[in-house]
Amino acid sequence: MSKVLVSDPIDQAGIDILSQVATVDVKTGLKSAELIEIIGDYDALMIRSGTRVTEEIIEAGTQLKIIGRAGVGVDNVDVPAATRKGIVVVNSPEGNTIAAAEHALAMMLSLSRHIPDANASVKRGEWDRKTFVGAEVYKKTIGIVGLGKIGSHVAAVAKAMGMKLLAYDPFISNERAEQIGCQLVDLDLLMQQADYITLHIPKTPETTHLINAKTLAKMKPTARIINCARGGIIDEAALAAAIKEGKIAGAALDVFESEPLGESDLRSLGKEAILTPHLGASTTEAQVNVAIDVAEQIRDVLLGLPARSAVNIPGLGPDVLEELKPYMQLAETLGNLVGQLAGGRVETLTVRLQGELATNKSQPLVVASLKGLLHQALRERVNYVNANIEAKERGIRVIETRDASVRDYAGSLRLEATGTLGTHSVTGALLGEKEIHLTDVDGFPINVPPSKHMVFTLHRDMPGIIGKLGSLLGSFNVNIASMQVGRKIVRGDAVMALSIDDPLPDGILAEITKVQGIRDAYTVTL
Ligand SMILES: NC(=O)c1ccc[n+]([C@@H]2O[C@H](COP(=O)([O-])OP(=O)(O)OC[C@H]3O[C@@H](n4cnc5c(N)ncnc54)[C@H](O)[C@@H]3O)[C@@H](O)[C@H]2O)c1
Ligand SMILES: O=C(O)[C@H](O)COP(=O)(O)O
Repeated sequence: MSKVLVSDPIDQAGIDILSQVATVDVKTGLKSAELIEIIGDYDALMIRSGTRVTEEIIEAGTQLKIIGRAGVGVDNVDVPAATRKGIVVVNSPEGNTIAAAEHALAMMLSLSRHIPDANASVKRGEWDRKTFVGAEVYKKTIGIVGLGKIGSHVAAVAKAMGMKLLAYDPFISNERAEQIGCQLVDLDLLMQQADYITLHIPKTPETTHLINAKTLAKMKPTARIINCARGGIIDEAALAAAIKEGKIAGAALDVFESEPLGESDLRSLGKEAILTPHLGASTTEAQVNVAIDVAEQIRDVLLGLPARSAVNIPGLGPDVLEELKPYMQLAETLGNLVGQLAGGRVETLTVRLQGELATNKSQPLVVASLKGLLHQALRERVNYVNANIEAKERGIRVIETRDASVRDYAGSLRLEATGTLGTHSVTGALLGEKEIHLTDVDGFPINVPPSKHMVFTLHRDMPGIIGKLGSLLGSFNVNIASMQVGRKIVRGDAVMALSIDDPLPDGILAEITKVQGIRDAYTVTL
């Protein structure tokens, strides 16, 4: 049975799902060295933001197949290191969207009305109605930096509260911003005009210290800034100074450059600053959502199925996956088959996406073809995550072509592998939506479902050849399950595809090529 390590607090709903297929150990608060010591025993690691999964941990995780982040941000995972090792990294892109958006909105209202400090003063026995006079958000301008999932929900609620909406997001179209009711502006204008600035962007090299002394200087003295995205997007020292010097009216932070927050000037600020301990996703609802979402993906990957929200498998989002799923198996099978026919070292793989597959969306089929091609060499070490890297390291050139005009089947795939021993090609399609059929081998039309053990011959189409091959295999006790010949012209060259019940015993391939009229023979195991 597989083993899963859960190293951060995860809702029980997730643990229950994992327990269906694995032994689950929950060990939270581990130090890096402790994690390195035990990670080698586990097939999967499930985390939140509390565990930093470094390259060292990934190297020690010799059995690891998947790292599941029960939340959005994977900045605490060395994703490139995981990719190099073929480890799938998944997250829950939407499970805590509402929770994070509501936290940012709660921060905005709390800042405006000094709720935390007013509450604390009443609890101290005071009744101070002067100090805590606030400001309304109605008719004020909110500047949303990052108009993605969380930013858009913040926008919808802010609009309903009567706020004017500005947004800065270089990757969003004007049409999309208009749909949300936001005016897209550049960062400078947003910083200058907004009364409330709220950050909803990932932390990347470009966004690190995006908000610094220079940008803060552009804000109105009455403006406030909220960060429920990632620590480090704001330069904390510059922010504390700007508040202390009265250059801006305040800030609310849920995330920090270093967590837990240690010694910091931010802690000495008064009611102008509200600090929460990374609580954006901490609602009961969000924790159930993300735990179920990620546990299901870990379960699927451990069962050999693809994950719907893998962050290191390009182009394999849930919608694409649903559409392409049946074709992924076709691509892998064809890749595996053409690799075995080519034998030796493959130098070029050409994948032609045909018919309705001739679109950008089908790109994952190229990766699946490569995975199939590399299967003989790498077995389970190759997967959708590392197939591209492995191919590159082996010097395999991958060419993707498209031909929408091929309409023999709704969609079909043609793979051609050129290697040290020559060139071979296979084409396949799906019948009845799921059943894989080989429709062409080396340019000869056939129509056979691939089976586990097969023999292919290239021969002269002439009387008696099928009988001779049948008797030869029979004399070695090889049982033929099915046989089909593909030819272009009568008595010309032809291809024979035989499905056999067991692997072809050693030495028989050479005997087959001695049969008069047979030029070449190949055996494959799929
Ligand atoms: N505090 C919490 O507990 C909590 C909870 C959930 C998410 N988050 C964080 O919130 C952030 C947003 O999450 P999301 O789900 O909305 O992500 P998302 O991917 O849906 O949206 C991010 C948006 O940022 C934009 N963006 C990227 N780089 C940018 C840049 N340099 N300048 C401006 N815009 C840029 C993108 O175009 C995108 O529209 C992430 O950092 C996530 O980790 C925090
Ligand atoms: O990226 C996220 O999903 C949030 O930062 C939540 O982090 P958490 O799971 O540690 O609460």
